[in-house]
Amino acid sequence: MSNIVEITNLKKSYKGGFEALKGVSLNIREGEILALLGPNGAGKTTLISTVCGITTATSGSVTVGGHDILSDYRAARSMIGLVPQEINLEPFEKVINSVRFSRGLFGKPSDDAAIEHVLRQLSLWDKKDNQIRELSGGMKRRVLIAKALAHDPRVLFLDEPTAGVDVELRKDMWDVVANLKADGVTIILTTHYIEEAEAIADRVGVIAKGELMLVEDKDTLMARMGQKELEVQLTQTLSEVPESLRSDTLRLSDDGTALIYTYDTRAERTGITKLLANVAKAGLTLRDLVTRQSSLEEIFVNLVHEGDETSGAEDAA
Ligand SMILES: Nc1ncnc2c1ncn2[C@@H]1O[C@H](COP(=O)(O)OP(=O)(O)OP(=O)(O)O)[C@@H](O)[C@H]1O
Repeated sequence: MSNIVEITNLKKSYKGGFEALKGVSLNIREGEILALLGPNGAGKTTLISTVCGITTATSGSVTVGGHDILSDYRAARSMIGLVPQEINLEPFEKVINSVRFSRGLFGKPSDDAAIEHVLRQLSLWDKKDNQIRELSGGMKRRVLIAKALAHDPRVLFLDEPTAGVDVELRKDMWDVVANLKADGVTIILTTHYIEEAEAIADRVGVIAKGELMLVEDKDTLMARMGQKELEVQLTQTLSEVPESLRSDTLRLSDDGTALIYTYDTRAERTGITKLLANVAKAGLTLRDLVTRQSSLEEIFVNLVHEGDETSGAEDAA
């Protein structure tokens, strides 16, 4: 799959010196749905704004469809649709006129068939002659998407499309995103919700404190998130894992005083009971047991429970 957006070592410092992006590199593949997950203030909006040319980077480069966003701004920008976080619509405007206007902003010739396609795609065709103030909150969000799609962009950025919306509307939005993907649009959305990334993304990127911590296929990521480590601390010091205990999922700690067992928390059987029985059979005695989530899970836990003092990546067994 080819890359439609290439972001290389992007840095952004705001006035006063605050570094909101600390060298982000990311390739976005044509046709994928990429979820950028991160807590408030992580730099998600700054990243999107920079790619869309609303904010200027301090250094680094971005190309969209091979066009540099600085030296070839118009070509790059015309390939992008941006759906902002806030609903900023003109209440007395008719839906169809609002969408037509957005197309005109990009210098595209008026094209009723294209506007109809977009409105139908977002189930807004019936509402085309309504004033925006007459629409529900969910429909207003869809008008924002229609406006962002009015000039036939190939890449759509959705900045927190479901922030503050109820569960039903959130699912509705996920369906909209899936339909757009089926139509060939590449979609990048930001979110605070792991469930949202899990529900719709092909790949997930995690942003925290201006850094891209990881980007991975969703399925791989979700499989890894279920991994946990059990540290079986021993009263003895070993030089190697005893023969009777050897397996792919068991290793010796660096100092030889613990056996570290990796298991899947979602598996029907974790194998812990058997492991502990075998440890005893091998003549080893336990000092303590500690479980640890995978480093990825730590990142997620920190993200989700940011500011929540009861959270922790480690828990004693
Ligand atoms: N115009 C600005 N001037 C100075 N600092 C800014 C500006 N815009 C954003 N920041 C700071 O940059 C950091 C990243 O902000 P950004 O809006 O990109 O985060 P975010 O991940 O989108 O957060 P949220 O999920 O709350 O939207 C924050 O600390 C924010 O205060």
